[in-house]
Parts: sequence; structure tokens; C-alpha cells
Amino acid sequence: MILGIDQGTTGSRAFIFDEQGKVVTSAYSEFEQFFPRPGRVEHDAAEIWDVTRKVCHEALQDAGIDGSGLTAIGITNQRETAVAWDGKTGEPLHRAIVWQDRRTAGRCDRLKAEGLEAMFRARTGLVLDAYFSGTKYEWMLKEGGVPQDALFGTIDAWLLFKLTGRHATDYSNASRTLLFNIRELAWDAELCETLGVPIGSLPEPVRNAEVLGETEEFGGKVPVAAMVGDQQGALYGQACQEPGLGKNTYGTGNFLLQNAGEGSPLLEQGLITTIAWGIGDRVDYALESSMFVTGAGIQWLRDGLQIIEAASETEELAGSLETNDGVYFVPALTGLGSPHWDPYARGTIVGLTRGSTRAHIARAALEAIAYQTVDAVRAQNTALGVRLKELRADGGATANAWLMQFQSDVLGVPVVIPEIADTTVLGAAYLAGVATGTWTEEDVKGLWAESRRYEPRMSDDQAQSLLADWRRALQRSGRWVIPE
Ligand SMILES: Nc1ncnc2c1ncn2[C@@H]1O[C@H](COP(=O)(O)OP(=O)(O)O)[C@@H](O)[C@H]1O
Ligand SMILES: O=P(O)(O)OC[C@H](O)CO
Repeated sequence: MILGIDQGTTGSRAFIFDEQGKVVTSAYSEFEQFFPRPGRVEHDAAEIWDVTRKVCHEALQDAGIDGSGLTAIGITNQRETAVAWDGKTGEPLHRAIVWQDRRTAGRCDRLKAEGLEAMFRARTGLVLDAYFSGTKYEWMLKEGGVPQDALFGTIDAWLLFKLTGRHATDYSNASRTLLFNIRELAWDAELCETLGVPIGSLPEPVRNAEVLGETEEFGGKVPVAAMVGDQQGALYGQACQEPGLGKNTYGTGNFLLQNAGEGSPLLEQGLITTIAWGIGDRVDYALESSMFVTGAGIQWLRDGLQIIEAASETEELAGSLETNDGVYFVPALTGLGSPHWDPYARGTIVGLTRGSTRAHIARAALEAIAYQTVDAVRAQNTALGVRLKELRADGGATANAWLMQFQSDVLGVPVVIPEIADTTVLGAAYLAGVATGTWTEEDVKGLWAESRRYEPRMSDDQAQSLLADWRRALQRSGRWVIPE
């Protein structure tokens, strides 16, 4: 059996997979989100470790095994979230600064004003945005009181350190930091110096499918055999190992990734280039569109506005209306990612009337997930000069059938859901299985199976009219916060 760990933005999940890649048991727990100031989002890394360890023990217990019944562990994780810890005590030195946090937007503006964006982009494939880890590490050192001899890393590195004591990160996660040269596969000394991050404080970059160490956390000695950023994990778990295949994950944010093969193309249209994975001698790249707030908008309706009790309620609420009655919600709660890259955008609800109800807001939040995806698909189609034929979808919000149908309607192509919708963690389990000989790469491609397909039903005219109104709403949310 293989233990797959998915440390997501909203919660931690553990899955036990059998040799056929089927889920035997799983366990899930959410953890606290901290919003200390507008635009800031933090996690407690110690709580993340506790919650993650707890769900692993639960899943193992339910399966009736302990570590000695496992052949390997694969880890997948929310990316970019920056952790600093003391290498001797293993304790965090600051709250983790989450990928959605916008506190370094001004710093990114200054780096751009100094004309440095082209250098960062050419070496890392990324744009200069507060999303990525590099300026978060810099902030912790310069403003957060974190000492120079701290260890830094993203969540993969943090969990590996807690499990095995080793300080390493995988290529896919390293490629999200603004500090990693995605062609040379090494930390870039000049970029690290620009941001004042000591190279020695960064984890050792490693491939995605290889034994990284052993843990005794679950009884016996179990090899940790794979780490992969959750979006690249989903690309692997959706069997998109060939160039041109892509997927969209509906979680806290949405992330549309297409396999770009062994080249590392730099394309415009607000897209970023990222390492998909390094396996053996091969490194594959991917094109990515990152939408920051999708499922998180639904979470906000639940926890912030408190107009729903559970995310799943939105399905019935949306379906209770014949149309959106002109109500649009632009969930730019942490700025906008691709293709706009506007850290100063903020959430906007437009078109409200006295007849508007919580059903309108719920529907608008779901519609916004679909509209953002259409914009992302169009940007990738334009950049690549191709037209996506079908969208492979996964992640928590794919459970919402109303959303998936609406997505297919406004996109005008089928949306396909695989048998195991938790493809992020499946990807990590596959990679761990490949590293330890349970499967070959050919085997894992054969394990993918379709479970449901949503065909477009809406007329093109109606879809275009909805999208035109969405774009008008989008404009109103742009650059709302005035930069300092
Ligand atoms: N039925 C649903 N309808 C709409 N959104 C949902 C539904 N179920 C879950 N979500 C949203 O999906 C997200 C959880 O998905 P998940 O894949 O677990 O995310 P993550 O990996 O980011 O933690 C939450 O933000 C939640 O609001
Ligand atoms: O926690 P998720 O699944 O929304 O993923 C977060 C992404 O990795 C952020 O880049």
C-alpha cells in the first residue's frame, strides 16, 4: 500500500492506495486560516504538521495497518506558501506566509521598476508577483525577525523535514519560488542575492520520484519516495504525461496546466512556465494559468458572509434560479492571478437589486469559477495557437454538478471527470509507486479512467453574452487598492 499526503490550502488529506491505484481509506481535516490584515493570509506550520500527521494516522488505522504495511509515501502540497524554521529545534520561526498573501506586492512593483522582471522571467519562467515564495522569504528576513541561519522551504520541504529530518524540495515546488533556474535546475545565486535570501538556507532541489529518506512516524521505516506540488501532481494524476494534455483543478484556487514537454517555452498572455516534474533523466515543463480565488470564494460565503453552512449548498441555491438576473461576483479577494496579475484588484459584487438573495450570490460565486476558467483556457489557446478539445477537471468543487455543467456550457467543450477526482494526491502516489517499483510510468497512464462527462448545452450567443457581462464586472474590480 502507498500513503498519499495532500497538504492543501484548506486542509490536509491522507489516502491509502492499493496496488491497483484504488483508494482504500482516506481522512481529512481542515486547519485554521489567519487573516491578520487585509491582503494577508497565514497558516501555522506547526498546526499543519499536527493535522497532517493526525489524518495519516487516521487513514492508516481505518485501513487496519501501520507503517510496516506501506511500501512508500508520496507528498503533494499547496505550493509557494513560505515556511521558516529552526533547523535545530524543528520549530517554525514565523507564521507560514500563504501563496494568497499580497504583502509583498509593493516590493514586486519596485523590482519591476528597477527593470528586473525580464531576468526573473527568463530564469524562473514566472512573473514578478507576490504569489511566489521568494519575496515572502525576503519579507520574513527583513521585516519578520527571522534570523539569517533559519531554514526556508515550501510545505513539501517542511513536511519532509518533520518526517525524515532532511532539508530538500522537489523541482516542481522549487520552480514556484522565483529563486530557481528552471533550465539549470539549481538555485540562482544572482536572484537569491537580489532578494537577500542565503542560498544555504534553501532546501536541496531533488527529482520528483526518488527515495528521499525514511520516516519512523507511522511504525516501521517507510521511504518517502515522491514530492510534487499539488497542481503538477494533478497533471500527473490526470495522466497528462504527454505534451498538449492538460487539466484544471477546482480547489481553493483553480489551476489550469498543460504539459509542454521537455522544452521550457516562455509564452506571453499572462501565462507562466513551470517544472511539471523531473523523473530519472527527464524534466518536463508545463504552462500554467493560476486563478487565486475560486473554491475560496465559496468558503468566504460560508465563513465570512455566513450565508451558507456548507459548500455543497451552493449547488441547490444556484439551480433554484433560472438566470443570474445580472448579478456577478468577481472574487478577487486576494487580487487576480493569470492572466491579469493584478495584486491590487479586490472582490466586487455588481448588479444587486432589492430582489437579490443569497441564491444570487451563491450562483455568482459558482459562475465566477467557470468564467475565470474560460479566460484561462482562452489565454492558453491563444498562446499555443490550438483549441482545447475537452477539459479534464478534478478537485473538491468538481463534486458540484451544477458548476460542472455551467463550466461546459460557457466553455463550449466537454468537461470530463476522472474516477478518482483527488488526482493531486493520486499523482503523488503514482510518483512514489514509480520510484519504488510498484508501477512503471506506462502502468500509471493505464490507470486513469473517466467517470463522468458534461457536454455543453447552452447556445454560443448566451455564453458570449454572459462572458461579456463578466468582463464588465471584472473591470470594476481591477486596481481597486491604491498602491503605497
Ligand atoms: N460542492 C461544492 N461546491 C462548490 N465548492 C466546493 C464544493 N465542495 C468543495 N468546494 C470548495 O472546494 C475547495 C476544497 O477543495 P480541495 O480540492 O479540497 O481544495 P484544497 O486542496 O485547495 O484545500 C474549498 O474551497 C471549497 O469551498
Ligand atoms: O491548495 P490548493 O489545492 O488550492 O492549491 C494551491 C496551489 O498549489 C497554489 O499555487
